Amino acid sequence: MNINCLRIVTPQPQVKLISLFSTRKSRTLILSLKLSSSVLMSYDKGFAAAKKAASIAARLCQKVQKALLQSDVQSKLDRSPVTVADYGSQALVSFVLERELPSEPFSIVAEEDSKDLRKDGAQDTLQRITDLVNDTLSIDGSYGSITLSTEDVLKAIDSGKSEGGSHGRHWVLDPIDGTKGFVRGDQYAIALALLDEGKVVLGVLACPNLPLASIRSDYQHSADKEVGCLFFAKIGAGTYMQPLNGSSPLKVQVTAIENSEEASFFESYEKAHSMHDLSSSIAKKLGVKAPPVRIDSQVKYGALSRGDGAIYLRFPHKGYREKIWDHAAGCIVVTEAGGVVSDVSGNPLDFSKGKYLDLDTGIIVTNQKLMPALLKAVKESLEEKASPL
Ligand SMILES: Nc1ncnc2c1ncn2[C@@H]1O[C@H](COP(=O)(O)OS(=O)(=O)O)[C@@H](OP(=O)(O)O)[C@H]1O
Ligand SMILES: [Mg+2]
Ligand SMILES: [Mg+2]
Ligand SMILES: [Mg+2]
Repeated sequence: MNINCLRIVTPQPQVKLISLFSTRKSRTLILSLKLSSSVLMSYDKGFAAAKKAASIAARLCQKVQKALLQSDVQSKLDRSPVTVADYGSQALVSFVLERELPSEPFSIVAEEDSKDLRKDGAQDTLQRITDLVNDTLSIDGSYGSITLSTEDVLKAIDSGKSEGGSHGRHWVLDPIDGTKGFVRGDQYAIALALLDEGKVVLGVLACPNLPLASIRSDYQHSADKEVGCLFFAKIGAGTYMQPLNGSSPLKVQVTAIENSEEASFFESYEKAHSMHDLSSSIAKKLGVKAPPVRIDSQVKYGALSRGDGAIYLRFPHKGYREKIWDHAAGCIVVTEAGGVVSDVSGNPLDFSKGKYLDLDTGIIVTNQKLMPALLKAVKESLEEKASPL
């Protein structure tokens, strides 16, 4: 075979694709994608900053959720404390990233903006957010006696106005993913990822209400029902989990099961967010015996990355467009733990197109062994749904 060696230098100068190909058959065989160690190291500062930012934001969210559950606000359907936590979390993450990465050019694509907070009548809410942000920073202590003004908080929130895209570095932030879970007192996550030239290169998921001990025997003895997990993953370096307010990270892996009958699957808690009847038909085809596990937010990706479940199925109702901040961090957390995340045609998610993910029908996640059977079951169920007997 006539083999030529070709070095392709991608637009990102540090990434080298080394490819061998047979000219006779015009068949390109990519043998390896060598991420030079300088690339991995160049994300180290951002990785540390992201972990710090998500952990500090989680403290603010925990405080607000505690107050929310102790008050009667939930029964009055006054959602403002949720808004307070969403905004506060976004302001804190933006602030920490700016402070920790002063010399790295980046932008932030985030879910919230300050429009409503600038309206007449929103001054009290803005002041509460500002107080919460300042209290959280003061308890953390890393930034001395800094005090942000209401204007600083508005600006920090609005740092999240980038549209993302395929060039440069963009942080992707969901300050509270799973707002409905947050209000109910259930699961939610602070989700932060970094896109470099359109690819997710690192992700952090702070999951304040996820038990540490669910299946990791290493943590079983540490505390009975201790909750609060921080998942983090960097491209080519695996996925780790540690207590949200602690250290001692553990490497995590998706489940190794190969028999779909032994699989359990995750889906959205809210049936308005994902078609539960479709998931049920897919699970039936796969012979899954366990009932669905319904969890809010990207906590599903975190739990799947450590093998708590084997499959995540997400089928939004017609017309819904997925946003990148609802999947970027979760996606790398699962893929670096050995899992696969794709749309129903088996295509990987493309985070380079701006705020939205352009995808075919839904998102499916599992390990490499189960993916072919899952894709087949999904295809069959979708066909049956399209033309019922
Ligand atoms: N109609 C509809 N269809 C599909 N998805 C929707 C829909 N509406 C909202 N969302 C997004 O779902 C995010 C919450 O994640 P999940 O759907 O996985 O969790 S759950 O529904 O709370 O169980 C949630 O994220 P947050 O807004 O950050 O909470 C939304 O971005
Ligand atoms: Mg979300
Ligand atoms: Mg959100
Ligand atoms: Mg929202």
